[in-house]
Amino acid sequence: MSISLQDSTLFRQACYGAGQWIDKGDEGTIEVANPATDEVIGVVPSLGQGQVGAVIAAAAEGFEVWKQHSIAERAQVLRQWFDLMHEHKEDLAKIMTLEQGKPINESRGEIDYAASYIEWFAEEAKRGYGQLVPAVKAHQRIVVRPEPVGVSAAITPWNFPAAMITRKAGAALAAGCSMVVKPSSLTPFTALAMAELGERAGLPAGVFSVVTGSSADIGEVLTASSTIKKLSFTGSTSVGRKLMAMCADNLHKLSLELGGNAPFVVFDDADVELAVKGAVASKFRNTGQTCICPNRFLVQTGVHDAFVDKLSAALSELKVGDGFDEDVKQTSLINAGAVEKVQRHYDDALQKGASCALGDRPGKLAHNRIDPIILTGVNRDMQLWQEETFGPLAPVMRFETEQEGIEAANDTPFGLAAYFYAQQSDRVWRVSEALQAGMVGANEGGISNAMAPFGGIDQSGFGREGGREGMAEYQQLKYICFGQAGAEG
Ligand SMILES: NC(=O)C1=CN([C@@H]2O[C@H](COP(=O)(O)OP(=O)(O)OC[C@H]3O[C@@H](n4cnc5c(N)ncnc54)[C@H](OP(=O)(O)O)[C@@H]3O)[C@@H](O)[C@H]2O)C=CC1
Ligand SMILES: O=C(O)CCCC(=O)O
Repeated sequence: MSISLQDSTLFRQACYGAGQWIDKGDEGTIEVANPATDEVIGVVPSLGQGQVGAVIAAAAEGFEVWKQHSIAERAQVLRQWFDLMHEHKEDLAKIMTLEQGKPINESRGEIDYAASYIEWFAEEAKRGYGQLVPAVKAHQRIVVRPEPVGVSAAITPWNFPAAMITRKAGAALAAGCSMVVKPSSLTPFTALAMAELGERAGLPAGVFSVVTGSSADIGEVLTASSTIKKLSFTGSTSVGRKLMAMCADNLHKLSLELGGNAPFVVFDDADVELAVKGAVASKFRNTGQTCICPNRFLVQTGVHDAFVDKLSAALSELKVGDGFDEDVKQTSLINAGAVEKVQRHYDDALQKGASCALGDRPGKLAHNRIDPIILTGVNRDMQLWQEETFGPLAPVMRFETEQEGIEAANDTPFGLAAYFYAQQSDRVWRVSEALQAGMVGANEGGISNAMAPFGGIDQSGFGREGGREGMAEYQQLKYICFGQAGAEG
């Protein structure tokens, strides 16, 4: 490791199950590299399937213990976990930038965001209300009781190494479930630091585990296990689809937060300055590697040129470099494959008639860095229209009428996020309702909040994380019908 931490014990090169640190994997080790330098920063064990099975068995025991805790006790432990994340925010942020590459200030922001899910669910734990339902028969009483589903599992991506864990684990643990997490092999150290803090917060053995190793092998064990009752996955649509098929035998409850293809629509009556601010914040967050990043900019003809000019000016100010440099706003993409995908979209678009209004063909800078790019003259035949680019490339298409803009925005099988900018209030309502997505930013580029239900529709998956809805994903309903002896009829 090439950074100094105030608390070096947060950097664990071991995984965590049954309340123990496991430093030997039956399948050897996995090296983790810093995307900004390609240097290996450490190794984690590659667990064998038997080892993962043992962690799941311990999670079943952890569940039995945890579900007996009072709600106040669960809330207290979660609150303590939240406090520890804040206390160690700087170290957690450094570990995240080291393994994921994002600017250190964004890592700090992600730790705050991740911790906010733990805080939210510490409070929601107290609000797992059931229902008393009026019964048709006078002698009956109907009670509906939410109960924890049991042992849950999470498979999480590399782009948000902390928040994608806490918004699943916070909900699961608040509901009374235990959870086994498999983080991305590209970014396991943030997850392991969180496990260390969870242990210090007082989570009983087996309640929260982190397993590392081959994703295919671990995915197989998690989906084949009848001990596990719920799987929550965030990642690509292709892997999500595969996991859903693998869960079919056990009929696991599932949440899938999959790829997006968010439109960002700017109408003639928009506040263009505000739209540019929102575009920079949403598109260039994590150097464009966010599932809710705008993937397609649709700009009405009256403000098209002004928007492109102002966006170019704003993007020219973004410094590209190493995430530990406090002034840097855009950093290395996660790996060479990510740069190749941006290159492929760029080449395809230029070949099909787009023009480059800012930037250059990706691939010239060292360490998988790319200067922000704007392409204009984009059309629907281009690959970047159909697939998530997951990088700092903003393609802009011009449109004439409101109807045309909405129709183009909805021209995708994905439905995670959508954004638009307009000022006429009737249009704001109309467009909010017409956009087909699980989340809409109306004159707003920053839509992520622990208190709101996060999730998509169609090929972007299903299930909601955060909000009042988040905990329900880890609960099942039991309806109890009370009769009275001698009172039937
Ligand atoms: N919705 C979102 O937030 C995300 C969307 N994406 C999209 O997906 C594209 C590809 O990114 P990529 O990292 O490859 O995403 P993946 O879907 O491959 O990876 C996400 C998670 O799934 C795991 N995984 C991969 N294959 C399997 C499997 N067969 N069984 C069980 N788990 C598995 C990965 O583990 P491991 O890393 O160890 O292989 C990781 O933990 C991106 O360009 C982007 O378009 C990517 C990340 C997040
Ligand atoms: O890309 C993702 O899957 C994470 C979304 C980040 C957020 O919650 O805003």
